[in-house]
Amino acid sequence: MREMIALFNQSDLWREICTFCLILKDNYIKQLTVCVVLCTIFCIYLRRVKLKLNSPPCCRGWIPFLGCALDFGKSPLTFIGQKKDEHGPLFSVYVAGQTLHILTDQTMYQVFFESPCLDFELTVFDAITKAGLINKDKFIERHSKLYHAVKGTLSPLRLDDVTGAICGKFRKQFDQNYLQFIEQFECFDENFELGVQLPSIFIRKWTQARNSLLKRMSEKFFKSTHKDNMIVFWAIARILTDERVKQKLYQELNELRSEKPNNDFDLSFEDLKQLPYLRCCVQEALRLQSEGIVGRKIVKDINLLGYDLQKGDLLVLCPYWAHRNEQFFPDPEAFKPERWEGVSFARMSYRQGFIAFGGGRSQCPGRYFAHSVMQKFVASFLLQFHCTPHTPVPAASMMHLVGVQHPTSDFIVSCSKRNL
Ligand code: HEM
Repeated sequence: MREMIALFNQSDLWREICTFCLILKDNYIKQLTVCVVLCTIFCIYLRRVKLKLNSPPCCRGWIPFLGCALDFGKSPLTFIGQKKDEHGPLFSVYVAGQTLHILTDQTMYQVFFESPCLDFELTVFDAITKAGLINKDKFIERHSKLYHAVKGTLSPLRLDDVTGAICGKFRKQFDQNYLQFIEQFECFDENFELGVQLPSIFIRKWTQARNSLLKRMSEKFFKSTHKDNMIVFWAIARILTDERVKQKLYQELNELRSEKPNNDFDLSFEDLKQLPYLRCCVQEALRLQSEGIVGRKIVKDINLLGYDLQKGDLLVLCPYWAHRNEQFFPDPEAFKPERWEGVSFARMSYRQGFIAFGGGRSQCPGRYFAHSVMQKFVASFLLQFHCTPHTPVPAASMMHLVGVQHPTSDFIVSCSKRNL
C-alpha cells in the first residue's frame, strides 16, 4: 500500500486526477445551475398551465393584446350583464393586456370584502395618484389616517355641523366663477376614466380642469359629491313619475311641514328621522343606479368558487348588477321604496346584498353624510316646487364603470313655486 501511495505521489497521475476532478466539479456546477434554472422555468410554466386550466371562463376576444376591448368599450355594463348570464358567477374579461375577474356570486361577498388576499388601496392607487397628483409614496403611508379622518368627520353624530360648514364653504368658493366651475367639473367628471389612464399630453383639457378643481378642493370630494347629485336626480325622476310613490311621500312631507313654524325648509337631520319613506325612496334610487364596479387588487393567489386567481389581477364586484339579484330584490327593475321599510342602516350591507357603498374596512366613509344630504335635497326640492314631468324617466347610460350612471336623455319637468 505504502508503495502505491509513493508511486502516486511521485507520478503526475495524482495531479491529473485532481485536475480531472476539478473540471468535473466545474462542469457539475454549471450543469446543476442549468438544471435549477430549467426546473424553475418548468415549474413556473406548470403553475401557469395549472392556473390557466383552473382559471375562470375568460372572454378573450379575437384581437391580439386588445382582447375584447372593442366590444367591452362599447357598453361595459351591458357587456358584463350579458357575460354574467353566459358564464356564471365568476368569469374573466381580457382587455388591453389586463385580466379583469368579475364576481357575481353573493355568497362570496364576504370573501371579497374581508380577505387579506385582496386589497383596496392598490386598486385605486394609480387612479388616485394620477387624478389627484398625490405623491405615490405618501399615498399608501397616509391613506389609513385620511380614511379615519373622513369617517370621523362625517360620522352620523356630526352631520348637522358638517353639512352647514361645507355648504357655507361651497357657497363662498363658488359664488364667483360659478359657470366656469360647472364647466370644469363636467369636463373632469365626463372624462375621468380616460383621464386617469392616458398621459396628460393626450387629454389636456381634462388635465387643466383637474388642476383647477384641485386648487379648490380634493378630488375625492368632487367625485363623491357628484354621485350624490346623480342619485338625487334619479330619485326625483322616479318619484315624480310614480303617482303612488309621489302621493305617499308628499303626505309624509306635508305632515312635517305642518309642524314647522313659518314653513321652514331648512331640514335638520333630526327632521329626517321623521321622514322614513323619504329615506326608502333615496335608498331605492341608490339601489337601482349604483356604481358600475368596486374593485380589489389580488395581492396573493386565491381560490374562489374552485377557480385559481393570480396575484396582480383585478377582481371586481358589480353593484349595478348585484342590485338586480332577484334573491335579494324581487322584481328588481321596479322602483319600490317599500322594500326598505323598517330596514336599519346597519342592515344595508353586503350581507343583505346591498353594495352601493362597498364593504369591509374600505367601505365608503361618506355614506351617512351622502345619504342624509341626498334626503335633504330631495325633500327641500319637493317641498318648494310643484312639478309635472313631461317625459318618462330617461334610460341610464351603461358606459361608466366608475361612478353612478348618467341619464342618456333629458328629463323634462315643469316646476312652479309652491304657495307657502
Ligand atoms: C351616493 C354617494 C356615494 C356613493 C354611492 C359612494 C360609494 C363609494 C364606494 C362604492 C366606495 C368604495 C368602497 C369599497 O370599495 O369597498 C367609496 C369609497 C369612498 N368614498 Fe364614497 N360614495 C358616495 C359618497 C361619498 C361622499 C359624499 C364622500 C365624502 C365626502 C365619500 C368618500 C369616500 C372615500 C374617502 C372613499 C375611499 C375609502 C378608502 O379610501 O378606503 N363618498 N364610496
